[in-house]
Amino acid sequence: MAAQAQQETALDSLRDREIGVEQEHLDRVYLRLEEKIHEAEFLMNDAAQRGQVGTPGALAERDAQVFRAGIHLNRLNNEFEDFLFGRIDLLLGKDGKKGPDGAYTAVEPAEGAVRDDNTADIAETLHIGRIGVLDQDYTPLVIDWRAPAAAPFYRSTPVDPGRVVRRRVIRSKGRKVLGVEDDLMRPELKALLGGQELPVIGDGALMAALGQARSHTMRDIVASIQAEQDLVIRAPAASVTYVEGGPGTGKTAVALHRAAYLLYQDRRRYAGGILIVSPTPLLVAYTEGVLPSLGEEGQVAIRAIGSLVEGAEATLYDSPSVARAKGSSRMIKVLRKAARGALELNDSPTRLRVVAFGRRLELEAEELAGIRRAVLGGTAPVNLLRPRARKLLLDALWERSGAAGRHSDPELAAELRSSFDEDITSEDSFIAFLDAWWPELTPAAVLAAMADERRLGRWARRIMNPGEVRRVARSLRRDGSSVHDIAMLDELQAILGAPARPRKKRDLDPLDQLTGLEELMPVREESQRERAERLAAERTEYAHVIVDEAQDLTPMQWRMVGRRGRHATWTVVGDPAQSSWSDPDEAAEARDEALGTRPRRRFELTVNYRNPAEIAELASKVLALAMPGSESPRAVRSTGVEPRFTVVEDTLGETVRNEAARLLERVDGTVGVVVAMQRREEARRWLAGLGDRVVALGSLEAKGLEYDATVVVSPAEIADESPAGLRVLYVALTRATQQLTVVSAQRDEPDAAGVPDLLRD
Ligand SMILES: Nc1ncnc2c1ncn2[C@@H]1O[C@H](COP(=O)(O)OP(=O)(O)OP(=O)(O)O)[C@@H](O)[C@H]1O
Repeated sequence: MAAQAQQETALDSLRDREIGVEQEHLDRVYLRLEEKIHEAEFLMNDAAQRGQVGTPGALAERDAQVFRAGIHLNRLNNEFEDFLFGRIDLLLGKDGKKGPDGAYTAVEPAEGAVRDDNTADIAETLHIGRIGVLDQDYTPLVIDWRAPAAAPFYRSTPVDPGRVVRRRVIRSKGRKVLGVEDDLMRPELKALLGGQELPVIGDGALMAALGQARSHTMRDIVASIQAEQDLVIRAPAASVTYVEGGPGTGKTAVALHRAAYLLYQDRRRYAGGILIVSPTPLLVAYTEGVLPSLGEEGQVAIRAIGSLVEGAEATLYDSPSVARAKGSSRMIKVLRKAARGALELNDSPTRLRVVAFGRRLELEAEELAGIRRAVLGGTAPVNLLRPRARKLLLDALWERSGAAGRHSDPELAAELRSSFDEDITSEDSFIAFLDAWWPELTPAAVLAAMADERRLGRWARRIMNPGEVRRVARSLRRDGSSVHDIAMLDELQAILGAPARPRKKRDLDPLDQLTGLEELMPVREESQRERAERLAAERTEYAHVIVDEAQDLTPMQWRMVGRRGRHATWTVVGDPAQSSWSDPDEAAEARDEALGTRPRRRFELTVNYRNPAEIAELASKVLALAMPGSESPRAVRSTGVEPRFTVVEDTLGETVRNEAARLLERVDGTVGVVVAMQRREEARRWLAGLGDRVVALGSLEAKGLEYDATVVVSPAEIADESPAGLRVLYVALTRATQQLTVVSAQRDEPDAAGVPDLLRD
């Protein structure tokens, strides 16, 4: 007993000593950071003074300096909670060459680095942090986690250790080191650092990280990225990086870290921005804090799939059958017809009457319809066809006027024609006719037109059945948009094209402006070149697109996302077994179209870091039903707490509330109650007053999120709610990091132990 106590005291003092060693290093780092902040401030002041000199050269130099110093200050002033988090102790490298970050570049140890008696000297110690810091003499005090020299911190394993002998995770808060955890990569080796044997503290940083309570925002995993994840994060950005992995394998975490890595790697290339597409606003809120903590913000846009279209925001849900109709690629045809059909709404005029060269000219309904058909013949955007429609109208009027044959001299004939056109186009009635007959359409106006069941039935003939038409039209009459409406609006934008805008006034002759004559001039439409320039300025495309939960994108959503990355490189992460889309093959086809023929690099993540083995095993029963033959990821830890099964006693609400309250007492962090979509509102009322550690979620809202404990309410109800119900249930069952309760109602057919039919062996 006494011996054990003695040993423990010795270990404690060893730990304290090692914490002291890291504290000393952190103090040095902060000292250096302060120096750099002063340097940056000095540069800013200096630059401001230079600005007063006023020569163009000095001004340009000042701007560049202020820009650089500003970035610097911004990053340095960022108070990172655990700025320094890792350290590796390495053997001598093979070639003794150093990289730009001041560290040796060799991955493999030099021959003779390990002596015959299995002893070796530590030749290099690197500290890893969220940003890199060099000492005055350019020795690295901290290596940025994304730098090549930091890769062994993540990649090294006992099987393939490279030069790494000891890998240490440092826990700190602000300027204080709180703890250290070591892993030995070469346990057989007796390594000496400064003549002393290398001490080893603790038993694994990963397990410590995984056991921590969850809050309402995601943490980064920068201190404990695992080798298979690191391969994805640092994969070269060429073409498409395609990652599959089961629940909890770190796909979202990896996607976020990859964005930070790519920016660090090639900031100029990604100046066009990185877009991260997330399935729900809840997941955006959960994850958006991670990037600033990794030293990145600004150039990355994290957007929910329902927030990709400027000026529209999805707030409504569609029933599964409406969602299926709206999300399917069948909808493209309907939208094309609607965009063309919408030209004829609102009492489109059936006759054109003008006066030219003193003669009255008319085009009747039939001729007008013929002209419209001719203009719409191609696939060009409807709004951009207006000038062509105008031209064909003038051609028809010209023919009607009989003036065509009047001159045989081509020059005179052309002059005559041009004054004919001008005569007509300056007439108010012609402009009014054109506005009514070929109105400028907006996506919202076309979608609103589709809310009329009769009209929609016409446009969707032989594409949607009458039941679908009725339900879709009804859903479009609601106030607000659903996530599927957003993809339709985006498709319509592409079908309609941005309307041509009137030319700016400065294009007109200044004399006309002075005399007020400009008011009388017909407004000229913007030229093709002007339009292209304007659109380039309003660009919504990105240099790299990351799609999270990619298995859920509908064909229409793939098209919308594809339009934002036509020239981009891509990272696509997902899990087919969690797809809530009813027809995965159709979605895969649309995905392949969006990604084009770019070559793909495939990766697989195989380890579940979220669920304890007890919960993962239960979920695997649903996986076997949802996707027979597919493999569950391997859970890395076990808590000894089996999932709990209860059946409804008095009312469903009461039972669920009691279970949530029970779990709140058992975990420190959050509790999620997952119900079928139709019960969302009700479930929020059940939980009223239990505090903000507990939340109620519809099954589709739970996507990507995680809680310390979850209550899954009526598996059968969730599974029956949509054609992809079993996969949605699989998502619901894999949200907990510690404890899970399943509440069964009658329809779940629970056995004597309360286990519902769907979860029995
Ligand atoms: N290397 C790691 N170290 C520490 N924690 C990790 C690591 N990898 C993943 N995690 C944690 O595991 C949990 C699951 O990760 P994440 O949400 O990224 O998984 P996912 O694959 O996107 O899951 P799902 O498909 O279910 O949405 C998160 O809490 C994440 O922080």
